[in-house]
Amino acid sequence: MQPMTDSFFPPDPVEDGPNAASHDATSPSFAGTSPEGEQTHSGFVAIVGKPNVGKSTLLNSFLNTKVAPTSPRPQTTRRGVRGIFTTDTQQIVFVDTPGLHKAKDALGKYMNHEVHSALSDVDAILWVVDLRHPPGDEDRLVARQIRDLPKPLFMVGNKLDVSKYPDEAMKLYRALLEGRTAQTGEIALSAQNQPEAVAILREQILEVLPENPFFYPRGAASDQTREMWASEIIREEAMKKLRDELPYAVATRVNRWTEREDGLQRIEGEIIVEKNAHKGMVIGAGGKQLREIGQAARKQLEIFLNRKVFLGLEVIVINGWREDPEALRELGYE
Ligand SMILES: Nc1nc2c(ncn2[C@@H]2O[C@H](COP(=O)(O)OP(=O)(O)OP(=O)(O)O)[C@@H](O)[C@H]2O)c(=O)[nH]1
Repeated sequence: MQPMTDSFFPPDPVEDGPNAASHDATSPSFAGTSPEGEQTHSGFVAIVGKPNVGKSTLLNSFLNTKVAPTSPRPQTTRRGVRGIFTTDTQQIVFVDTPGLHKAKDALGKYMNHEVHSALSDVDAILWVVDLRHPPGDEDRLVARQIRDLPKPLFMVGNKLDVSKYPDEAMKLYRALLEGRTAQTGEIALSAQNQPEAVAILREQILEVLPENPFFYPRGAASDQTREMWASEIIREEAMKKLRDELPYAVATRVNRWTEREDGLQRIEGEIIVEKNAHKGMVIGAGGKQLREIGQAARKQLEIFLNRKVFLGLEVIVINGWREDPEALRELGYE
Protein backbone atom coordinates (compact mmCIF):
# COMPACT_ATOMS: atom_id res chain seq x y z
CA MET A 1 0.00 0.00 0.00
CA GLN A 2 1.15 3.51 -0.74
CA PRO A 3 1.60 6.57 1.46
CA MET A 4 -1.00 9.28 1.00
CA THR A 5 -0.37 12.19 -1.28
CA ASP A 6 -0.84 15.69 0.17
CA SER A 7 -4.26 15.92 -1.41
CA PHE A 8 -5.45 12.72 0.29
CA PHE A 9 -7.42 14.61 2.88
CA PRO A 10 -10.18 16.76 1.49
CA PRO A 11 -10.01 20.52 1.85
CA ASP A 12 -12.35 21.96 4.48
CA PRO A 13 -15.88 21.44 3.19
CA VAL A 14 -17.35 24.50 1.54
CA GLU A 15 -21.04 24.87 2.19
CA ASP A 16 -22.87 24.32 -1.07
CA GLY A 17 -19.54 24.32 -2.86
CA PRO A 18 -17.89 21.46 -4.69
CA ASN A 19 -16.53 19.94 -1.49
CA ALA A 20 -19.90 19.81 0.16
CA ALA A 21 -20.06 16.51 -1.72
CA SER A 22 -23.65 15.82 -0.90
CA HIS A 23 -25.17 13.04 -2.90
CA ASP A 24 -27.64 15.34 -4.49
CA ALA A 25 -27.84 15.49 -8.25
CA THR A 26 -28.77 19.16 -8.07
CA SER A 27 -25.74 20.21 -6.00
CA PRO A 28 -23.34 22.31 -8.03
CA SER A 29 -20.49 19.80 -7.57
CA PHE A 30 -18.05 19.76 -10.48
CA ALA A 31 -18.53 20.29 -14.19
CA GLY A 32 -19.91 17.10 -15.75
CA THR A 33 -17.09 16.88 -18.25
CA SER A 34 -13.39 16.03 -18.06
CA PRO A 35 -10.77 18.66 -18.97
CA GLU A 36 -10.91 17.13 -22.51
CA GLY A 37 -14.64 17.72 -22.69
CA GLU A 38 -15.71 14.07 -22.20
CA GLN A 39 -18.84 13.23 -20.21
CA THR A 40 -18.01 12.13 -16.65
CA HIS A 41 -19.61 9.24 -14.78
CA SER A 42 -19.67 8.98 -11.02
CA GLY A 43 -21.64 7.42 -8.24
CA PHE A 44 -21.82 6.19 -4.67
CA VAL A 45 -21.24 2.49 -3.99
CA ALA A 46 -22.06 0.98 -0.57
CA ILE A 47 -19.90 -1.85 0.77
CA VAL A 48 -22.16 -3.88 3.05
CA GLY A 49 -22.00 -7.22 4.81
CA LYS A 50 -21.98 -8.74 8.28
CA PRO A 51 -19.13 -7.86 10.67
CA ASN A 52 -15.59 -9.06 9.97
CA VAL A 53 -16.04 -10.27 6.37
CA GLY A 54 -13.38 -7.88 5.00
CA LYS A 55 -15.30 -4.79 3.85
CA SER A 56 -12.71 -2.27 5.03
CA THR A 57 -9.87 -4.43 3.69
CA LEU A 58 -11.61 -4.41 0.30
CA LEU A 59 -12.04 -0.63 0.40
CA ASN A 60 -8.35 -0.11 1.21
CA SER A 61 -7.42 -2.50 -1.58
CA PHE A 62 -9.59 -0.64 -4.13
CA LEU A 63 -7.67 2.53 -3.27
CA ASN A 64 -4.29 0.93 -2.60
CA THR A 65 -3.91 2.92 0.59
CA LYS A 66 -5.33 2.96 4.08
CA VAL A 67 -8.60 4.81 4.35
CA ALA A 68 -10.46 2.63 6.85
CA PRO A 69 -9.41 0.74 9.97
CA THR A 70 -9.33 -3.07 9.81
CA SER A 71 -8.82 -5.63 12.54
CA PRO A 72 -9.49 -9.29 13.30
CA ARG A 73 -12.25 -8.12 15.67
CA PRO A 74 -15.81 -7.80 14.39
CA GLN A 75 -17.41 -4.34 14.42
CA THR A 76 -14.19 -2.40 13.93
CA THR A 77 -15.89 -0.05 11.46
CA ARG A 78 -18.30 2.33 13.17
CA ARG A 79 -18.81 5.12 10.67
CA GLY A 80 -19.70 5.12 7.00
CA VAL A 81 -16.22 6.14 5.84
CA ARG A 82 -16.03 7.20 2.21
CA GLY A 83 -13.10 6.26 0.00
CA ILE A 84 -12.78 7.83 -3.43
CA PHE A 85 -11.33 6.38 -6.64
CA THR A 86 -11.01 8.71 -9.63
CA THR A 87 -9.93 8.21 -13.25
CA ASP A 88 -9.93 10.88 -16.00
CA THR A 89 -13.66 10.59 -16.52
CA GLN A 90 -15.00 8.37 -13.71
CA GLN A 91 -15.29 8.61 -9.95
CA ILE A 92 -16.42 5.92 -7.50
CA VAL A 93 -17.29 7.07 -4.00
CA PHE A 94 -17.16 3.87 -1.92
CA VAL A 95 -19.08 4.00 1.35
CA ASP A 96 -17.64 1.49 3.81
CA THR A 97 -20.35 0.59 6.31
CA PRO A 98 -20.28 -1.02 9.76
CA GLY A 99 -21.11 -4.72 9.80
CA LEU A 100 -24.87 -5.19 10.10
CA HIS A 101 -25.56 -6.94 13.43
CA LYS A 102 -28.07 -7.22 16.23
CA ALA A 103 -27.51 -3.96 18.09
CA LYS A 104 -27.09 -4.14 21.86
CA ASP A 105 -26.60 -0.45 22.68
CA ALA A 106 -27.01 3.07 21.28
CA LEU A 107 -23.65 2.82 19.50
CA GLY A 108 -24.78 -0.42 17.80
CA LYS A 109 -28.04 1.21 16.72
CA TYR A 110 -26.09 4.14 15.29
CA MET A 111 -23.88 1.66 13.35
CA ASN A 112 -26.86 -0.18 11.85
CA HIS A 113 -28.45 3.15 10.99
CA GLU A 114 -25.27 4.03 9.06
CA VAL A 115 -25.83 0.91 6.93
CA HIS A 116 -29.46 1.71 6.20
CA SER A 117 -28.81 5.31 5.28
CA ALA A 118 -25.93 4.26 3.01
CA LEU A 119 -28.19 1.79 1.20
CA SER A 120 -30.91 4.32 0.54
CA ASP A 121 -28.59 6.76 -1.10
CA VAL A 122 -26.22 4.85 -3.38
CA ASP A 123 -26.03 3.91 -7.04
CA ALA A 124 -24.69 0.38 -6.57
CA ILE A 125 -24.05 -2.12 -3.78
CA LEU A 126 -21.20 -4.48 -2.98
CA TRP A 127 -22.30 -7.29 -0.69
CA VAL A 128 -19.23 -8.87 0.90
CA VAL A 129 -19.52 -12.42 2.25
CA ASP A 130 -16.97 -14.70 3.90
CA LEU A 131 -16.39 -17.80 1.76
CA ARG A 132 -14.91 -19.74 4.68
CA HIS A 133 -18.38 -20.24 6.12
CA PRO A 134 -21.91 -20.88 4.93
CA PRO A 135 -24.39 -18.03 5.42
CA GLY A 136 -25.51 -17.29 8.98
CA ASP A 137 -28.34 -15.21 10.47
CA GLU A 138 -26.49 -11.94 10.00
CA ASP A 139 -25.89 -12.72 6.31
CA ARG A 140 -29.61 -13.43 5.91
CA LEU A 141 -30.35 -10.10 7.60
CA VAL A 142 -28.16 -8.29 5.05
CA ALA A 143 -29.59 -10.27 2.11
CA ARG A 144 -33.13 -9.31 3.11
CA GLN A 145 -32.15 -5.62 3.12
CA ILE A 146 -30.61 -5.65 -0.34
CA ARG A 147 -32.39 -8.33 -2.37
CA ASP A 148 -35.13 -6.13 -3.75
CA LEU A 149 -33.23 -2.89 -4.17
CA PRO A 150 -33.41 -1.84 -7.83
CA LYS A 151 -29.71 -1.00 -8.11
CA PRO A 152 -26.76 -2.94 -9.52
CA LEU A 153 -25.45 -5.39 -6.93
CA PHE A 154 -22.15 -7.26 -6.85
CA MET A 155 -21.80 -10.21 -4.52
CA VAL A 156 -18.17 -10.41 -3.42
CA GLY A 157 -17.12 -13.79 -2.01
CA ASN A 158 -14.09 -12.81 0.10
CA LYS A 159 -11.25 -14.71 1.82
CA LEU A 160 -10.89 -17.01 -1.16
CA ASP A 161 -7.27 -17.60 -0.08
CA VAL A 162 -8.39 -19.43 3.06
CA SER A 163 -11.68 -20.96 1.92
CA LYS A 164 -11.94 -24.77 1.57
CA TYR A 165 -15.20 -24.97 -0.38
CA PRO A 166 -15.58 -21.62 -2.14
CA ASP A 167 -17.92 -22.83 -4.91
CA GLU A 168 -20.33 -24.46 -2.47
CA ALA A 169 -20.29 -21.39 -0.21
CA MET A 170 -20.90 -19.07 -3.16
CA LYS A 171 -23.89 -21.15 -4.18
CA LEU A 172 -25.44 -20.88 -0.72
CA TYR A 173 -24.97 -17.11 -0.61
CA ARG A 174 -26.36 -16.77 -4.14
CA ALA A 175 -29.51 -18.60 -3.03
CA LEU A 176 -30.21 -15.80 -0.53
CA LEU A 177 -30.76 -13.46 -3.47
CA GLU A 178 -33.26 -15.74 -5.17
CA GLY A 179 -36.06 -13.78 -6.78
CA ARG A 180 -33.94 -10.70 -7.32
CA THR A 181 -34.55 -9.13 -10.71
CA ALA A 182 -32.17 -6.13 -10.86
CA GLN A 183 -28.64 -6.35 -12.30
CA THR A 184 -26.49 -8.72 -10.25
CA GLY A 185 -22.86 -9.76 -10.62
CA GLU A 186 -20.53 -11.89 -8.52
CA ILE A 187 -16.85 -12.48 -7.98
CA ALA A 188 -14.77 -14.61 -5.61
CA LEU A 189 -11.49 -13.08 -4.46
CA SER A 190 -9.18 -12.29 -1.60
CA ALA A 191 -9.40 -8.61 -0.74
CA GLN A 192 -6.23 -8.99 1.26
CA ASN A 193 -4.02 -10.88 -1.18
CA GLN A 194 -5.33 -10.46 -4.74
CA PRO A 195 -4.98 -6.85 -5.90
CA GLU A 196 -5.48 -7.94 -9.54
CA ALA A 197 -8.88 -9.47 -8.80
CA VAL A 198 -9.86 -6.36 -6.82
CA ALA A 199 -8.88 -4.20 -9.82
CA ILE A 200 -11.08 -6.35 -12.10
CA LEU A 201 -14.03 -5.81 -9.77
CA ARG A 202 -13.31 -2.07 -9.72
CA GLU A 203 -13.45 -2.04 -13.54
CA GLN A 204 -16.85 -3.75 -13.44
CA ILE A 205 -18.12 -1.14 -10.99
CA LEU A 206 -16.87 1.70 -13.21
CA GLU A 207 -19.09 0.33 -15.97
CA VAL A 208 -22.33 0.78 -14.01
CA LEU A 209 -21.74 4.37 -12.88
CA PRO A 210 -24.39 6.84 -14.05
CA GLU A 211 -23.62 10.09 -15.86
CA ASN A 212 -22.81 12.57 -13.11
CA PRO A 213 -20.38 15.32 -12.29
CA PHE A 214 -17.65 14.39 -9.79
CA PHE A 215 -18.60 14.65 -6.13
CA TYR A 216 -15.05 15.13 -4.81
CA PRO A 217 -11.96 16.85 -6.20
CA ARG A 218 -9.55 14.70 -8.19
CA GLY A 219 -6.85 13.39 -5.84
CA ALA A 220 -9.05 13.26 -2.71
CA ALA A 221 -9.09 9.68 -1.41
CA SER A 222 -11.36 10.08 1.59
CA ASP A 223 -13.99 12.33 3.12
CA GLN A 224 -12.34 12.18 6.54
CA THR A 225 -10.32 14.95 8.08
CA ARG A 226 -6.77 13.91 8.93
CA GLU A 227 -7.73 14.00 12.62
CA MET A 228 -10.61 11.55 12.09
CA TRP A 229 -8.41 9.28 10.02
CA ALA A 230 -5.61 9.26 12.60
CA SER A 231 -8.05 8.62 15.45
CA GLU A 232 -9.33 5.56 13.57
CA ILE A 233 -5.78 4.21 13.24
CA ILE A 234 -5.31 4.65 17.00
CA ARG A 235 -8.62 2.86 17.63
CA GLU A 236 -7.62 0.03 15.29
CA GLU A 237 -4.44 -0.59 17.33
CA ALA A 238 -6.36 -0.31 20.61
CA MET A 239 -8.93 -2.82 19.34
CA LYS A 240 -6.21 -5.26 18.29
CA LYS A 241 -4.45 -5.12 21.67
CA LEU A 242 -7.33 -4.94 24.16
CA ARG A 243 -9.18 -8.04 25.34
CA ASP A 244 -12.74 -9.19 26.04
CA GLU A 245 -15.37 -6.42 25.99
CA LEU A 246 -12.82 -3.60 26.17
CA PRO A 247 -12.22 -3.17 22.40
CA TYR A 248 -15.88 -2.28 22.02
CA ALA A 249 -15.89 0.08 24.99
CA VAL A 250 -13.21 2.44 23.66
CA ALA A 251 -13.47 5.42 21.40
CA THR A 252 -10.64 7.64 20.18
CA ARG A 253 -10.24 11.25 19.28
CA VAL A 254 -7.40 13.46 18.02
CA ASN A 255 -7.50 16.93 19.60
CA ARG A 256 -4.36 18.58 18.29
CA TRP A 257 -2.17 18.17 15.24
CA THR A 258 0.74 20.51 14.67
CA GLU A 259 3.61 20.37 12.24
CA ARG A 260 7.13 21.36 13.24
CA GLU A 261 9.37 23.18 10.82
CA ASP A 262 11.47 20.06 10.31
CA GLY A 263 8.33 18.18 9.20
CA LEU A 264 7.65 16.26 12.44
CA GLN A 265 3.90 15.75 12.92
CA ARG A 266 2.89 16.21 16.55
CA ILE A 267 -0.41 14.46 17.15
CA GLU A 268 -2.22 14.44 20.48
CA GLY A 269 -5.03 11.98 20.98
CA GLU A 270 -7.28 10.46 23.59
CA ILE A 271 -8.53 6.97 24.22
CA ILE A 272 -11.95 7.23 25.81
CA VAL A 273 -13.26 4.50 28.13
CA GLU A 274 -16.66 4.26 29.75
CA LYS A 275 -15.72 3.41 33.36
CA ASN A 276 -12.95 4.34 35.74
CA ALA A 277 -12.15 0.65 36.16
CA HIS A 278 -11.30 0.43 32.45
CA LYS A 279 -8.71 3.18 32.55
CA GLY A 280 -6.03 1.10 34.27
CA MET A 281 -6.85 -1.86 32.02
CA VAL A 282 -6.07 0.21 28.93
CA ILE A 283 -2.94 1.75 30.42
CA GLY A 284 -1.61 -1.60 31.67
CA ALA A 285 1.07 -2.32 34.28
CA GLY A 286 3.60 0.49 34.31
CA GLY A 287 1.89 2.01 31.24
CA LYS A 288 3.08 -0.90 29.06
CA GLN A 289 -0.10 -1.49 27.10
CA LEU A 290 -0.76 2.18 26.33
CA ARG A 291 2.85 2.48 25.17
CA GLU A 292 2.41 -0.50 22.86
CA ILE A 293 -0.81 0.88 21.39
CA GLY A 294 0.89 4.24 20.86
CA GLN A 295 3.96 2.71 19.22
CA ALA A 296 1.95 0.57 16.82
CA ALA A 297 -0.32 3.49 15.87
CA ARG A 298 2.66 5.82 15.41
CA LYS A 299 4.31 3.31 13.09
CA GLN A 300 1.22 3.14 10.88
CA LEU A 301 0.82 6.92 10.88
CA GLU A 302 4.46 7.36 9.85
CA ILE A 303 4.11 4.84 7.01
CA PHE A 304 0.97 6.38 5.57
CA LEU A 305 1.95 10.01 6.13
CA ASN A 306 5.53 9.34 5.06
CA ARG A 307 6.63 11.69 7.84
CA LYS A 308 8.07 11.40 11.35
CA VAL A 309 5.31 11.42 13.95
CA PHE A 310 5.21 12.17 17.66
CA LEU A 311 2.04 10.65 19.09
CA GLY A 312 0.89 11.62 22.60
CA LEU A 313 -1.94 9.51 24.03
CA GLU A 314 -4.04 10.00 27.13
CA VAL A 315 -6.81 7.80 28.51
CA ILE A 316 -9.93 9.59 29.74
CA VAL A 317 -13.28 8.43 31.12
CA ILE A 318 -16.67 9.50 29.75
CA ASN A 319 -19.10 7.55 31.88
CA GLY A 320 -21.31 5.23 29.85
CA TRP A 321 -20.50 6.95 26.54
CA ARG A 322 -21.91 4.10 24.42
CA GLU A 323 -25.41 4.77 25.76
CA ASP A 324 -25.17 8.55 25.98
CA PRO A 325 -26.52 10.35 22.89
CA GLU A 326 -24.63 13.54 23.67
CA ALA A 327 -21.32 11.72 24.15
CA LEU A 328 -21.92 9.72 20.96
CA ARG A 329 -22.45 12.97 19.06
CA GLU A 330 -19.38 14.52 20.57
CA LEU A 331 -17.33 11.50 19.49
CA GLY A 332 -18.56 11.82 15.92
CA TYR A 333 -21.17 9.03 15.99
CA GLU A 334 -24.20 10.95 14.80
N1 LIG B 1 -7.20 -14.42 4.87
C1 LIG B 1 -7.85 -13.31 4.58
N2 LIG B 1 -8.17 -12.44 5.56
C2 LIG B 1 -8.85 -11.33 5.22
C3 LIG B 1 -9.22 -11.04 3.88
N3 LIG B 1 -9.87 -9.85 3.88
C4 LIG B 1 -9.92 -9.43 5.15
N4 LIG B 1 -9.29 -10.30 5.98
C5 LIG B 1 -9.11 -10.19 7.45
O1 LIG B 1 -10.41 -10.24 8.06
C6 LIG B 1 -10.43 -9.41 9.23
C7 LIG B 1 -11.60 -8.45 9.14
O2 LIG B 1 -11.36 -7.54 8.08
P1 LIG B 1 -12.06 -6.10 8.01
O3 LIG B 1 -11.70 -5.51 6.70
O4 LIG B 1 -11.75 -5.33 9.25
O5 LIG B 1 -13.57 -6.56 8.03
P2 LIG B 1 -14.93 -5.68 8.04
O6 LIG B 1 -15.93 -6.43 7.26
O7 LIG B 1 -14.63 -4.28 7.60
O8 LIG B 1 -15.26 -5.72 9.59
P3 LIG B 1 -16.29 -4.85 10.48
O9 LIG B 1 -15.54 -3.64 10.94
O10 LIG B 1 -16.61 -5.80 11.59
O11 LIG B 1 -17.50 -4.54 9.67
C8 LIG B 1 -9.07 -8.72 9.30
O12 LIG B 1 -8.26 -9.43 10.21
C9 LIG B 1 -8.54 -8.84 7.88
O13 LIG B 1 -7.14 -8.86 7.84
C10 LIG B 1 -8.84 -11.97 2.86
O14 LIG B 1 -9.10 -11.81 1.67
N5 LIG B 1 -8.18 -13.09 3.27
